[in-house]
Parts: sequence; structure tokens; C-alpha cells
Amino acid sequence: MGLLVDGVWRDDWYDTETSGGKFIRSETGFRDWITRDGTPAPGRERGFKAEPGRYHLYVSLACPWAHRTLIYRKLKKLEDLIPVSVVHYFLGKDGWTFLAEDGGTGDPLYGLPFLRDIYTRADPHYSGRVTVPVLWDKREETIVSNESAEIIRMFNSAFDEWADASIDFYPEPLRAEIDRLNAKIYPSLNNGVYRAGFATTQEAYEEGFRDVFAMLDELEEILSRTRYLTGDRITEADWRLFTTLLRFDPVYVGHFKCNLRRIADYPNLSNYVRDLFQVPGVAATVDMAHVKKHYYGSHETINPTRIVPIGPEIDYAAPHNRDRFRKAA
Ligand SMILES: N[C@@H](CCC(=O)N[C@@H](CS)C(=O)NCC(=O)O)C(=O)O
Repeated sequence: MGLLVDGVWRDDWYDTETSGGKFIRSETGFRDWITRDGTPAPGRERGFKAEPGRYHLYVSLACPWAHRTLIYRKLKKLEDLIPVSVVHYFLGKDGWTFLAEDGGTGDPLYGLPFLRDIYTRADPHYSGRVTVPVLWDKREETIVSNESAEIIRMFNSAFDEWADASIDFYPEPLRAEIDRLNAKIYPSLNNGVYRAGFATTQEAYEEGFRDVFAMLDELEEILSRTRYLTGDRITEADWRLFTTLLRFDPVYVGHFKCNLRRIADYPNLSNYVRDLFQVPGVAATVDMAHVKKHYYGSHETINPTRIVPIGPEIDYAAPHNRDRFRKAA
């Protein structure tokens, strides 16, 4: 695992020495937006117009942030419009690679060996971490965005001329509530599991751990009252939560030491994960073997033997009880 400094690769693990053992996620480097008419988004200079065949998505199947973009691509029916390349599951000293094995697709666009080469193709002097997902513009040969939270907003509406416009995961009346939930769930849970897992002091670990379970307890309570986070329809807040919950029992409980409770111990959360998993199309975006091999195999400081645990056995396709919220006719 490393990062680019002025376009040059440096093989460094996360620096927790200057932060009291805390893992601090870096700011995202590319933050432009694809819009329907190509007008730059507010505050941005460069505009990118939604067009079929112009854009490409780079993901890892292991990564919860990249997984959000895959779910949107599938459910919004963007698959023909925006092709995808999948990096190899192993994140080692070269960062993400295009090794075309074990589900990795290679880089059919340019035949490059590493994801970092995509970053330096966009900006030869790029400094920062080389992360997935990456939304790539083939015409300008540059990265539009490497921020999943913003890529899913683009996918939600910018391509509606060709996509499934009937689906809207960020509906106007619910936006404030979705934003409020995201702002709570991201630091405490989506990123909280990483704060616990990547911590290098007991205090930093415990801080992350406490936030994770306080948030899960709160979510369990919300989901005892409504089928989805904001009521009776699935929104962006649910998909952002889903990719973390899905990885919780197989990876975060053991590998990141988030082991106070499992999702399986929360009746509402566990049924809710199955409910979302069973939305048509979603199961095809999930590759749990790949997820486990990535985490347990890549983070040498946490798991030096790189042994991947065999369990737990979880059947996300098993029946759920969330239909109980269906309104009485
Ligand atoms: N803010 C980014 C975070 C993406 C991110 O951190 N991805 C991880 C994989 S789960 C990554 O690529 N890490 C590589 C690294 O940090 O070197 C987003 O949500 O898109």
C-alpha cells in the first residue's frame, strides 16, 4: 500500500504516528461532476457532459465505497453506458493492480499495470492516495471524480436520458433527512470500522469501536419502526449503509476487531441487510470471497499470516421479515 507524491510512487502504510494512533482518511483528490448539459457543478471550473460511451468506472469488488457505485450502475441500468474495470483483490506495495486474475479484469482501456498509472495519466504530478472508485473520462483522458459519495449522486440523475429515470434514490423531499443520516453514519460507522481496524493505539481503537456500536444500536432502533432508513422507500442513505453492513460479520467483526455484537445479533439490521441484498440486481454486485481475500490478505500489519477465515456462514438470500412494514390496504 502506498501513495503518489508529485507523480512518484512511495510505498508507505497509513501514517498514524502523527495522529496518536488514529487512522485519518485523506481528502479525495478529484471532485468534478458529470452533469446533463455539461455545465460545471457549482464551485467547479471544468464541466463534463453526460454522454453514452464517454465514461468508464474503475472499482474494487472488495471496497465498500466502490460497491456503492456498482449498485447504482446496476439499478439505474447504466451498465451499457458506463463499462467497468475491476482491480485485483490484493492491495500490496504497488497499490491496486490490474492483474487479470481471480476476478480482476485488467485494464482493457490502456493495458496499464497499476491503478496509479491511471492517476498519473490524469495528472502527472498527482499527490495523494490511489483509491477506488475512479470515474474516468475517455475523451479528456482524465479522472472526473474519485469520490464515491459524489459519483452515486451523478449516477442517480445525470444519465437519466438513457438510464432508468423512474428510480430516484435522492428524492427532493427526503434530501435533508438523507444528508443528516449520511453525516452521522459515515464518521461513526462506514469509516468508524476503519478507525477501529486501522488504529495503532488502544485508545484510538476503543474510540472507533464505541462509535460503531453506538451507531448500530441507534440504527437498530430506527429500523424497528420503518422498513428503510427514511421510511417506506429505499434511498441513498440505505445503499451507503448496506455496503458496510454486508461486510460487517464476514470482515469487520474479526479483522477490524468490531466484535461487541454481530449484525446477526441485531434482529432488525440483519433482516434489513437481507431485504436490500434481495433487491433484484444487487446480489450480482456482491462477491464475498473477493471481499474477504482483500481485507485478510492485504493488511499485513493487522493479519501477518494473511490467512482468510472460512466462516461465518451467512445466507443473505434467506427470507426476511421486513414486509411487515407494508402499509395496510
Ligand atoms: N472517499 C473515497 C474513499 C475511497 C477509499 O478509501 N477506497 C479504498 C478501498 S476501500 C482504497 O482504494 N484505498 C487504497 C489506499 O488508501 O491506498 C470514496 O468514498 O470514494
